[in-house]
Amino acid sequence: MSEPATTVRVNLAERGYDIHIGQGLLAGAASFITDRRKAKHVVLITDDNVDGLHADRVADQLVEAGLEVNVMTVDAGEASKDVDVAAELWETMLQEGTDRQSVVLAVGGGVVGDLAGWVAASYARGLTFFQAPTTLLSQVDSSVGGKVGVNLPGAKNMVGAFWQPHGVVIDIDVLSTLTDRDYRAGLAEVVKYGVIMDADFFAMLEANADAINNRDPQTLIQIIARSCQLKAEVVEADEREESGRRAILNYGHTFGHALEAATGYGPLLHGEGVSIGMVCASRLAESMGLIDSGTTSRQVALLEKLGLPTSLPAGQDPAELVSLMWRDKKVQDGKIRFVLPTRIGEVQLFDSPAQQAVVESMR
Ligand SMILES: NC(=O)c1ccc[n+]([C@@H]2O[C@H](COP(=O)([O-])OP(=O)(O)OC[C@H]3O[C@@H](n4cnc5c(N)ncnc54)[C@H](O)[C@@H]3O)[C@@H](O)[C@H]2O)c1
Ligand SMILES: O=C(O)C(=O)C[C@@H](O)[C@H](O)[C@H](O)COP(=O)(O)O
Ligand SMILES: [Zn+2]
Repeated sequence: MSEPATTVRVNLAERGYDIHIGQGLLAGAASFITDRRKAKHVVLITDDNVDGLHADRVADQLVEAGLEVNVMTVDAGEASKDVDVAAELWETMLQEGTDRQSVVLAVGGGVVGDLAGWVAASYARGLTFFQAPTTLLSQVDSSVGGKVGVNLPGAKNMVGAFWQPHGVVIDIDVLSTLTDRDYRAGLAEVVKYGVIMDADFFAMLEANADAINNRDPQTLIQIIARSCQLKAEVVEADEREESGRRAILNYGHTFGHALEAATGYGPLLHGEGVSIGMVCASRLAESMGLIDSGTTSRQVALLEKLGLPTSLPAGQDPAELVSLMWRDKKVQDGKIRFVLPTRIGEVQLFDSPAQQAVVESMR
């Protein structure tokens, strides 16, 4: 039997949208789109793993509903979040007669969503965009909030835009085909929400780690819905990361993004970088007297129970990571800004920890 579906609303006035979460929802993707936008032509962007697993049946269904569909497939993996890949998509879209009435639908993980979102934001100065996220990470985080873009070789997500989707349809059934490693990577962002803003949610994750590891459908809907609600709250308060509130979603990312760039985008998954990065940030907070060691240990214990890494890859030089942190988008007035915990359930921004303390937090 299917678990009941649920809806989270992102309240952003004229840019507001619904996130539908449930089982089997991809079977209704066509009406999800046409209920929200009078569309005739859909550019469906996916990757070469998701294409044969899930995107092909979404495309069939859109065609059956009378829509003209062009499926555009990129290579799976972080390397596709690249300006050359975006340029190939723009060119193909032009050849296929894509115009301002066309709609872009991303069917895939965070890589596809970020890339397709930026292609949608920039083609013809902006096309309507829908997300059908297929990894846990993209269901709890990247499909919501409108950060879209691509990487530069030394700087993660450096070229992009804020471009909100018109709607997000989350079908948890697609997670059954996800590798264990990719599934666990998504859990890092789930743990992040607990640390940054919801101590009860963090405790719920601790208490339900076995059900989470077993991908229990009811638990999945619960953690995805809560994650989306928490992200929606932050995005509603600071859509374009101007007041500082949205920067809390970057907990663990100053370290994590530097690690991803240092390892050449790919060997270390984004969620794995975030997991290691949260532990480093927590150690840094400890060294500054903001928290006691128990606050870090709780995070390490939960992350390890969920099968996530908590220390730097062997041979990784912390000093190299510090030099990459200067390219972080949170750098302001010549200072690297860190998101640090003050307890489980609360973080604050700090501007000027001593460089040696930052290096030590990674050892
Ligand atoms: N925009 C945002 O707010 C935001 C938030 C968090 C992360 N991100 C970005 O998201 C990206 C990481 O996303 P990700 O972890 O989804 O990685 P991903 O998109 O690379 O997907 C991981 C792997 O899973 C495969 N896959 C996807 N769905 C599948 C399914 N249902 N079954 C089997 N295989 C499937 C993909 O082909 C890929 O090989 C990073 O680039 C990160 O920077 C963006
Ligand atoms: O949505 C946000 O804001 C986030 O920071 C969510 C992060 O999980 C995500 O990885 C985001 O892409 C990082 O943003 P960036 O601005 O540091 O590139
Ligand atoms: Zn992230």
